[in-house]
Amino acid sequence: MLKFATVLLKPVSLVPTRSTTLRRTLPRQFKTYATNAKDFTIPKTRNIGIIAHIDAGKTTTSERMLYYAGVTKRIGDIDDGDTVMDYLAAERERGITINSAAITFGWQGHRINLIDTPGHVDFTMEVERAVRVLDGAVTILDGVAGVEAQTETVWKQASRYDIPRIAFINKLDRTGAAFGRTVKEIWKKLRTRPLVIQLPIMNEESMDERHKGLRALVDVVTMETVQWDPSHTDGSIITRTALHPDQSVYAEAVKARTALVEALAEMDDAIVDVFFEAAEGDHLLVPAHDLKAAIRRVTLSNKAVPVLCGASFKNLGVQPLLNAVIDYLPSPLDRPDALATYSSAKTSLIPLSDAKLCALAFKVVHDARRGPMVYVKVYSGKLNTRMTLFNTTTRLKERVNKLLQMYAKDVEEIPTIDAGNIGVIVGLKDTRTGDTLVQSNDTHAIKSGLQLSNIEIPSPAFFSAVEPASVSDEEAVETALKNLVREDPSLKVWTDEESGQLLVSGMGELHLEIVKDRLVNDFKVKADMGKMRISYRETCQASSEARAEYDKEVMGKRARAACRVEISPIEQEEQTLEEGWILNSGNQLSVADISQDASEKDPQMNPEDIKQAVQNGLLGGLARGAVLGFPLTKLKVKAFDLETFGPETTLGAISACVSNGVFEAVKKANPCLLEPMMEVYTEVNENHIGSVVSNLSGTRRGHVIGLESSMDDDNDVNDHVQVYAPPDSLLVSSDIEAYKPKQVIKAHVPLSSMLGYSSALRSLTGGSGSFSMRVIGYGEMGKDRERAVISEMKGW
Ligand SMILES: Nc1nc2c(ncn2[C@@H]2O[C@H](COP(=O)(O)OP(=O)(O)OP(=O)(O)O)[C@@H](O)[C@H]2O)c(=O)[nH]1
Repeated sequence: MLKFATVLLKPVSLVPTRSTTLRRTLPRQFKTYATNAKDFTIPKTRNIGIIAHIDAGKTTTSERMLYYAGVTKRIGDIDDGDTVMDYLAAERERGITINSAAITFGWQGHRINLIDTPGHVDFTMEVERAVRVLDGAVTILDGVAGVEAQTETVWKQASRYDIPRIAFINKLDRTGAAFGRTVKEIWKKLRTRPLVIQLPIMNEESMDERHKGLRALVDVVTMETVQWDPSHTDGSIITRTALHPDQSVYAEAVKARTALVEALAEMDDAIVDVFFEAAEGDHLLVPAHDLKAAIRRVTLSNKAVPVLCGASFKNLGVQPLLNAVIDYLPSPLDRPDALATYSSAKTSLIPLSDAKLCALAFKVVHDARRGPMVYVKVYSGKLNTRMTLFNTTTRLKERVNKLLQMYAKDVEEIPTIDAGNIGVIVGLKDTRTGDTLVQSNDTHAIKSGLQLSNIEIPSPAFFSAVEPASVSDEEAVETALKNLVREDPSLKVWTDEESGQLLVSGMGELHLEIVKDRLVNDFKVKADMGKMRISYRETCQASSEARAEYDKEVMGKRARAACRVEISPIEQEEQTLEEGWILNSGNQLSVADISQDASEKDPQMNPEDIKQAVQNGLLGGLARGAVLGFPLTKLKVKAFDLETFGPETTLGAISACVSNGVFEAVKKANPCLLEPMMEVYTEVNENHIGSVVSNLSGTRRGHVIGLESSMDDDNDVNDHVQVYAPPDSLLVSSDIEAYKPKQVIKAHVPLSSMLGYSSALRSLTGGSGSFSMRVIGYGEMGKDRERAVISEMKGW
């Protein structure tokens, strides 16, 4: 069979038209770049993220991007633990990304703000934070494994925010890699329309080992071969050569271009005009710049996803990927206006051109030297150094000390951050991830309680006790944990009232392991962590009402308030929210009329502040149940009849009183425990289905929902479209012929039964099975199990 490889063996002189050699620009160091940073306008800015399944090659690809952009002088290697993007000790040790690092660099006269995100399911929150502020994303796929469980999860996260994406099929140097099959999986499993704009060219026939494997690509848009010079192993020398009909790759390239033009014509009217008029109906004559413009339009409108390929580790394919970021992913101007909500529950859009400052804190990182560094995206107006800000979430004033542009762990001070750009504020003491910042003199935003929609925080599934090495270490441990929680709101820290133990909860076992690592290595505190336990939830099985009074002396002053609280179980989760009610962690809360009552009686009080204090009280009360102190869920809670006592009623007293009211009402409402229920996807070969299903539904108390092939044909969304994917037989690996799609078993299983599943699956499938899981809710447990959990927790 003829292989694409033959093309590489042809002498260049046979090629009739244009031939150019592109060299990487000379390394530009941070300072040189930074002096130019202000020249990049917003249309020339790309806020992009790299999202993928664990180990697909996100960090490897980002490191190459930095190298070719001149930010680094040598390529960092995951396997050697010296990458720029994974800079935490815990990341370098494990070779995985935990913190999504942000870095700015220049490419072809554009500013790229790149955010590398973790692929491990325990760090879904990091991805959510990054996705919220991205304008576009590169999805990296492993060319051998194809679309994997976490690829689907991060894809859905990006879809939730309508983020335009390009796909990069990586690791095509590995045996068993299949470009065409992965393109089909993008279509079938991610339910999107892939546009093949490159073809990989494999060279297996060379006698020289260095020339074997992936060495070149076909650029379907320009109809050129893009070839990496094997004598420059850093991949810096690329030759672009126009394709010639004599080349064996030519026929497939023509098919790919025809398919590309046809696909675009179905989605974009402008390219139809070019096809009939300028190109006179010839697919090959449609000019490359018109094709690029059409690809950009369909990508920005999320109708399709351009697909590129390469092998980052072998330094192949990264420069064309960077070009595609510029060509096809949006600038902030191409994105919809940000959505703001007000305390009245009304919403409005904030255009980028609005002169008033509005920014979202999407990440907080504790830096030992600089203190808290708050990553912000500015949605409108301009952020300046020395500005006084108002945090509409905490309702506190904060002062900007410095503004920074990040180059992974290196930084550059900048005077302003414009609308559409991402940067870091130093000097904010109380801002947390997800908070909205406006200017302190923007009375309209402050009074109306303007908030940019916040980031959804998933429920923690595990918790563990943190044990300081000695009493003298307690304060340092608590401060370190406080800083970790500001950085990562999916961690929760509290003290168990009965045992006095400090507890921390997180998304998974790895998440908590990293907390331990960071306490010891980054914060240098002496502490150990206890046994990992499941984070249960509590609810009530009956309705009740309670009156609470708060009357205490705080710093020599009497603080008083009284109120009533009503509580009832939510029978059906999908129940629609009544007007004035808000949703939080599966609970519905109402503070609807309370502030008006109180502020009428006491005009000194700002109704917005009272509302916030009551809401804080409800949230505080729901944070600890009456059975084992786990957070409460599936409850409808309302505070009413707030009584105030003139100057003795402070906002703190109101919160404390409401919180006590919730606890009293819960105690009377037949409280019980709930356990986390997981949706589990297990991918196995056909011959292992029986044993895995019986393990899940037997000893693990799971409910098997069904079986689906990882390449099911019934794709309702895309059934009507024809998708082009090149045949993998044109590539080389013999493993491709033997490839059989795996079967996916979907099941709902209590988390407590999933402990040890990973090793059980390994022995059931001889190491070939894999699984992913996520919390889908909390289910009742039988009374016997509840008693067992209570006695285990209380150490009876
Ligand atoms: N053969 C081959 N290996 C690759 C390629 N790209 C990455 N790898 C290897 O795959 C492993 C994972 O790469 P990473 O870049 O850490 O992957 P990641 O997606 O950032 O992983 P997480 O941060 O843990 O989610 C490393 O051992 C890399 O050397 C490639 O193109 N070819």
